[in-house]
Amino acid sequence: MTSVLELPAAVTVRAPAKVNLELFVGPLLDDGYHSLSTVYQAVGIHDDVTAAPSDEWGCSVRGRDADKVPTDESNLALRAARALAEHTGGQDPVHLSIHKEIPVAGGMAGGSADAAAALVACDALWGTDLPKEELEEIAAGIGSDVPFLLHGGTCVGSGRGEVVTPVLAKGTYHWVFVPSAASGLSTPMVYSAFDQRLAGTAIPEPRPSTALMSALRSGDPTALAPVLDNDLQADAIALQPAIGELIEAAMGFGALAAIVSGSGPTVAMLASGAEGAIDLAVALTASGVAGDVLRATGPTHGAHILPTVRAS
Ligand SMILES: C[C@](O)(CO)[C@H](O)COP(=O)(O)OP(=O)(O)OC[C@H]1O[C@@H](n2ccc(N)nc2=O)[C@H](O)[C@@H]1O
Ligand SMILES: Nc1ncnc2c1ncn2[C@@H]1O[C@H](COP(=O)(O)OP(=O)(O)OP(=O)(O)O)[C@@H](O)[C@H]1O
Repeated sequence: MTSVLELPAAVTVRAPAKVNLELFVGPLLDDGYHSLSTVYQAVGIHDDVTAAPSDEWGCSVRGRDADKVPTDESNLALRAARALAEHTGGQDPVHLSIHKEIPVAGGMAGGSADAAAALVACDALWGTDLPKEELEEIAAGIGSDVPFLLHGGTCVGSGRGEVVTPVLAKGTYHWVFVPSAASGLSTPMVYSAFDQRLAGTAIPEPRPSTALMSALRSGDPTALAPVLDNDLQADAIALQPAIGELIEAAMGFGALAAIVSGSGPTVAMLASGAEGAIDLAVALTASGVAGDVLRATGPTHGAHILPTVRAS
């Protein structure tokens, strides 16, 4: 058993953003969610969450888009910490300090990453040491993408996205992300546009494509590019036409593929390699097509504890 004296004073956990390599959307279910078949990849754009004991529950946010993130009880990291405390029979309050790098409301699951990071951080801080399956169960209660952010790597997501199974994927992929083609696109809004577009048609139960699975086994970005797919892309573009223009521009600048990330508005561009990604990022900014461009590789790790830096 862990003695109280051995528990850390604060724990910092790093969690990645995600891109959906494939997002197939099934019928709308009675609970208001759609059945999904998606392939997630964790990419190297990160948020860090530090959990420290405090007199009261709370959180603070700094870094990219910090002003767009709520610090009240609706913050997903705080909700996750509260859910873990409740699940384990009550815990002392924590303050969560969130450092954001993942664009907010971009379709890259930044809030979900913070929730995953808070679960891992509080589990270590409180010494609750839950089995992975139990943490994943709590994660699924916070949001459909959260279990994947605990896991990382490349995984199939089924159910409503919360049931994650690792996929055999070789190699490292070089991505360029443009988060700000448009704003004001919420996840429910895009799903509801999908429902309206397909109203009256029979939507089949989605399943992973074998073409994507074999492309991932090859580790070759030129094999992956033509099989990237997102059922929500048409709806995101219909709501924000600038996204479509950005995809066209990216292809013109030599991207192997450009797709909407999740429910958007971020556009994920696959490059041939590290140099290709730099060239693409430079072309996008130099041409004035995009001001805000992020580069990252994937796959990368899920939420993990960072070593404590001690003052000497
Ligand atoms: C677009 C994706 O990011 C792709 O991975 C996810 O499907 C969204 O995941 P998320 O943001 O974690 O979503 P949640 O917080 O669980 O749900 C937010 C809203 O998205 C819609 N939603 C989400 C997941 C799903 N399988 N079907 C849905 O229709 C619902 O309107 C829901 O109220
Ligand atoms: N810790 C958090 N970080 C970011 N947003 C948060 C957080 N907690 C709550 N939110 C709210 O959630 C909304 C969605 O934020 P998020 O960055 O997760 O969007 P997203 O990347 O589009 O999500 P997804 O890809 O999972 O659909 C924000 O507009 C914000 O109001």
